[in-house]
Amino acid sequence: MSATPLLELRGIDKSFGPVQVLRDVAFSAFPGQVTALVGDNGAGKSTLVKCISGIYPTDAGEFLFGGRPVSIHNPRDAAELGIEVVYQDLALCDNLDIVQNMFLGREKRHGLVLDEPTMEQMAADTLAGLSVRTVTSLRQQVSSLSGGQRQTVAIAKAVLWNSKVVILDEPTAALGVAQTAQVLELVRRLADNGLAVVLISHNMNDVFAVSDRIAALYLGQMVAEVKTTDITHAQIVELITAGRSGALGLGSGNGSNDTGGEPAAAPGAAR
Ligand SMILES: Nc1ncnc2c1ncn2[C@@H]1O[C@H](COP(=O)(O)OP(=O)(O)OP(=O)(O)O)[C@@H](O)[C@H]1O
Repeated sequence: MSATPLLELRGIDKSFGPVQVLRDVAFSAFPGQVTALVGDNGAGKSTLVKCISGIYPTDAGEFLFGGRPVSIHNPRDAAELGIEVVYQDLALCDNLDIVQNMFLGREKRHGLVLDEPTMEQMAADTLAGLSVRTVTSLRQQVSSLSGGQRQTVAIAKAVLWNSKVVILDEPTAALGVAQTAQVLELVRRLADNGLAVVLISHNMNDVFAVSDRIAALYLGQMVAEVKTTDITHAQIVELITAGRSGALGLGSGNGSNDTGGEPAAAPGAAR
């Protein structure tokens, strides 16, 4: 595991008019790791992700990618860095098949003609690279897929383009038990393939099942970035609902006790 974050945010502020939604937010995502981004409704998770993906401009703060300062002014900047977001609505077209969806807007062509064999091969290779066995026919219409299969296609679409950071917004929210397990396995494989994965989730079972690190937002402030093994379910719930965890010595303005790939500092030690 690397100790250098692939993506690092420092001092991010974001307001909508008079309402400050993000306040001096620090956040890191490491290659080969799943970082869970947790927080109550309205804590600022979606806003933070929209800042990372270039949809919202930030008011203050800096982005580093691979340790180097970068600018993210629009979604194209984020895509060029290899940052992809899989939103909850998945943005798939029901009337198109899997290959068509994976290449939508970025089709491969021979002159004016679509290069179907190449696209089909790339789609197959991507799914094979993720050890996906739940999707059998690449030419199946997306309307006929289960919720888990749809999520799989959306994730495969996101990793098709040499992405380095994949942000997943509640990927299991609409799924049953078996499909949730399959999607979580896929999330884990993304990280095992070297990607920096960010998982937004309200489901603590999912968070503890699959994440290496947990970043907790409370009312627009990052109240903890910790290794998953260094925190309990109850402590995370405390951070999400109260913005602090007495037992950990973490809380508003207290920052993080996370050291990324290095062994974690003693509980309570601020970085
Ligand atoms: N475009 C906007 N204009 C004004 N306020 C906004 C806008 N987008 C978000 N907010 C406010 O910012 C705060 C954070 O919202 P955000 O959607 O980022 O939270 P969240 O953690 O993703 O919540 P949820 O888990 O419910 O999706 C909320 O108070 C919300 O009302």
